[in-house]
Amino acid sequence: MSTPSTDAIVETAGLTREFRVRDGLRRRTVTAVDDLSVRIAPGEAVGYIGANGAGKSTTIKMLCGILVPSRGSATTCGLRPVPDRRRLAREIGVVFGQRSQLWWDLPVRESFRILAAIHALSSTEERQRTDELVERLELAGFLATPVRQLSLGQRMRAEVAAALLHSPRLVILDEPTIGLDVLSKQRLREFLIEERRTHGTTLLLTTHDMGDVERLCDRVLVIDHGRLLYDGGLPGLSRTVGAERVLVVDLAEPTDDLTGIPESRHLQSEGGGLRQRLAFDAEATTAARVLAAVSGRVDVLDLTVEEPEIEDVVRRIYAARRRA
Ligand SMILES: Nc1ncnc2c1ncn2[C@@H]1O[C@H](COP(=O)(O)OP(=O)(O)OP(=O)(O)O)[C@@H](O)[C@H]1O
Repeated sequence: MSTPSTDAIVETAGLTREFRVRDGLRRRTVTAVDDLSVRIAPGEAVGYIGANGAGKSTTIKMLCGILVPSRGSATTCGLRPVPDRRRLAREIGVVFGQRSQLWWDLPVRESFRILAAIHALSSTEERQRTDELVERLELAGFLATPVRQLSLGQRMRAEVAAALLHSPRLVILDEPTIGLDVLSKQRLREFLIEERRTHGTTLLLTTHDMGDVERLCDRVLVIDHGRLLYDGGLPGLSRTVGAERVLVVDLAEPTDDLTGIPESRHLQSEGGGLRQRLAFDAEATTAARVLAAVSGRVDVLDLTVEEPEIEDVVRRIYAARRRA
């Protein structure tokens, strides 16, 4: 077995996890993670994407020491996740979008105090880090509010602060922006970019939101049925799957189909032409340029840009492989 290099933040070799599941009267084996070998260096920001049930959460649980691998090995921050789990807890911060690690009935500030005590921060460290996070995540307005009374966007910011209070080297985020409105998503993404820039933090995030991947990550791992399907940069992924995105415009008046807009393709019109969808190649142009061309012809009231679905990305990687 190869010895893991000491400076990797995450290193796995042939990492595999199987589950025995009941299938009617029989039992069968599901391979949730299948022979995964990856290495993540300090300071990288890696998006871990795949369809539902692809094996993302199982991988993360093994990296955190919550689940024991069936075969293969993993090291996280140079530690063995299961036997070194306590030491590992000081090195990593984990945010599960769907689950809370805050105390539901306590004010946010109290949760931070308890976590600072768990991580044995000195009072100076606790004060400095709490102040930094309160300012950068804009938490001041609800520090005294019990967690159960927070909006989803407020709670997620508090969750992120809680997970990062001890300044972990590795932050693992499982669907951090799920259910958030556009503004909350943007704030959270800006914070993570800044945290990485100022502290050299390594980010590993699972998401169904291609916007998270595009804005936060410089490397993408795509997993399907437990197997690694793609490992590389986002431009490479876009070239493989096509970088088509969709601009949706709501217009002031019913309008004929918006054909002939440069670098774009009319996809669909609704409501007699009040809402129109235009596909464009994100490698060749930008949503702003397509919008400018549309606005030159008609009055635009509102717009959205649709990101590609992860399921679609995975399907297109398969199709590209078959063609190759
Ligand atoms: N405790 C378990 N017992 C049995 N099967 C499991 C268990 N945990 C996961 N699995 C199975 O392993 C596979 C991978 O699941 P996993 O939760 O890792 O996927 P995921 O990529 O995180 O999916 P999602 O995006 O839906 O969270 C699925 O087929 C799932 O049903």
